[in-house]
Amino acid sequence: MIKAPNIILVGPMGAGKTTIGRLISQSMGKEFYDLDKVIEDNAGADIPWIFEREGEEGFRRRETQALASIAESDAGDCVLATGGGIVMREENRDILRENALVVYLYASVAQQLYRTSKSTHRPLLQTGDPKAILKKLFEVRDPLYREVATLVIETDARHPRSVANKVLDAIRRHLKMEITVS
Ligand SMILES: Nc1ncnc2c1ncn2[C@@H]1O[C@H](COP(=O)(O)OP(=O)(O)O)[C@@H](O)[C@H]1O
Ligand SMILES: O=C(O)C1=C[C@@H](OP(=O)(O)O)[C@@H](O)[C@H](O)C1
Ligand SMILES: [Mg+2]
Repeated sequence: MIKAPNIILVGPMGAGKTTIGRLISQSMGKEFYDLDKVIEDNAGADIPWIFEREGEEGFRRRETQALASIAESDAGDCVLATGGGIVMREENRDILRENALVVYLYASVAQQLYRTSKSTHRPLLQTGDPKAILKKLFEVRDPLYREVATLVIETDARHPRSVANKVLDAIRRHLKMEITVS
């Protein structure tokens, strides 16, 4: 059996990182971590509270710490769903590139908007016009997701199970290819 390395999912809010990460971890028999949940557990508080008390900068500090500790401790054995802003710090991008097979879950701004509209736990979307915010973030972040990603998977117009299967197929193909060329 081919042993896949750490799988890390990146992409914008609403791409489905948390949902798809859990599904593929079950299929691969790997441990699943959601970085936002790790940050919340470490802080003993939820993300809106962290943003309110410590600002985005405080949240980003916690995010980098949590990413570094997972990347070091579980190398080779987990699926990690990150938050949409993980690529904003260069040190995070270095960790992603060095420690994992990174999968970019792509979603159009329209899908991001639709999928994030039902919840209120994303502080960045609670002030102003969510569509304009998502569009602006996407312009900055899409090239950064592509910079760290080994695989890019389109998620629009696909049920989560179908996206998960597509990710699993792409990982299998990629790992086989790596073995034949090396
Ligand atoms: N492929 C998909 N099609 C439709 N809805 C989806 C899809 N992927 C995720 N969702 C839904 O979108 C919302 C946000 O998904 P989530 O996994 O939290 O995204 P992320 O972690 O990337 O922000 C959830 O309600 C989830 O059920
Ligand atoms: O895009 C971002 O900067 C953020 C995305 C969120 O995670 P999801 O992408 O899982 O929603 C969460 O980390 C935080 O609210 C900030
Ligand atoms: Mg998430």
